[in-house]
Amino acid sequence: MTGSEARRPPPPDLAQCALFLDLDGTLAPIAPSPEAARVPGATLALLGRLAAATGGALAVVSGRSIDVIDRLLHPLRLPAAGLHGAQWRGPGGQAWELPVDRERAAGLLARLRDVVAGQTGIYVEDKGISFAIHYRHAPRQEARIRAEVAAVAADFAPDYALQFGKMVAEVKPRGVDKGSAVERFMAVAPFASRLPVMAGDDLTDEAAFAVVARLGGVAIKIGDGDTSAPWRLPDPAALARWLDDLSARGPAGAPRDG
Ligand SMILES: O=P(O)(O)OC[C@H]1O[C@H](O[C@H]2O[C@H](CO)[C@@H](O)[C@H](O)[C@H]2O)[C@H](O)[C@@H](O)[C@@H]1O
Repeated sequence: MTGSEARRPPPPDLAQCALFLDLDGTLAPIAPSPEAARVPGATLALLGRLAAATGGALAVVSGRSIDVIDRLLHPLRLPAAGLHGAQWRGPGGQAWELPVDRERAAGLLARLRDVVAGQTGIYVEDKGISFAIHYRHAPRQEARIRAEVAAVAADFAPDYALQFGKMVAEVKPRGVDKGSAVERFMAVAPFASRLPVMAGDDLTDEAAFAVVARLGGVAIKIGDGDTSAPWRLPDPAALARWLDDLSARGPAGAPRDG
């Protein structure tokens, strides 16, 4: 499905669904740098209402680390999956992180720092066990950067994998993705047995869309770009309006009063 199609998703009953929300480009508008990203205050308040309306079945599923997710969502502390599924925090606060050889991760980081050395507008975001090379400020370098990062990722296979995204090429631990993170949530209360609803804007979200589709749920692409998701909203503001409308409805998706 391409970016020309815009299909507003049907309204699920919040009392019956599990919400999975990506962060950058979905809850927070895309910003010039990772540090500049912000979740609007109204969206934070909305997330609090949605968490209550779903009985706690709301999780953020992001490429950011869980520490950064918590910082961006402060004062909320929601169930979360970080680093594209390499970190997970459940509804009771139970934490899991993919075991990674830290020495090898340090070697990978050094190689990626070599790739960007001396280049204007291209830098490495060090997320501890996953590393993102951002080129938003050097877009004409995209093909070269992607090729060089892919070559480094190949040298670190099979324990690392390449993940492209919006003006970013990332090398992340292999064996996990946002799909496995959603599956992990769907195995525990209060997520289990609910209808999964996932919204996301980027390539990393496609793995979660596939799991949600397999479970008969609702996958929503935010913005342009090819996707397997059958539903689409144009931007984070439209998603916030759609979610706000859901939170204002009664059980079983009844329209709001007035
Ligand atoms: O899964 P997400 O929550 O969408 O995280 C994906 C990546 O998001 C961040 O990078 C992206 O957003 C930045 C801020 O808007 C933007 O400057 C950058 O160009 C985007 O690629 C984050 O920095 C990455 O670590 C995440 O993997």
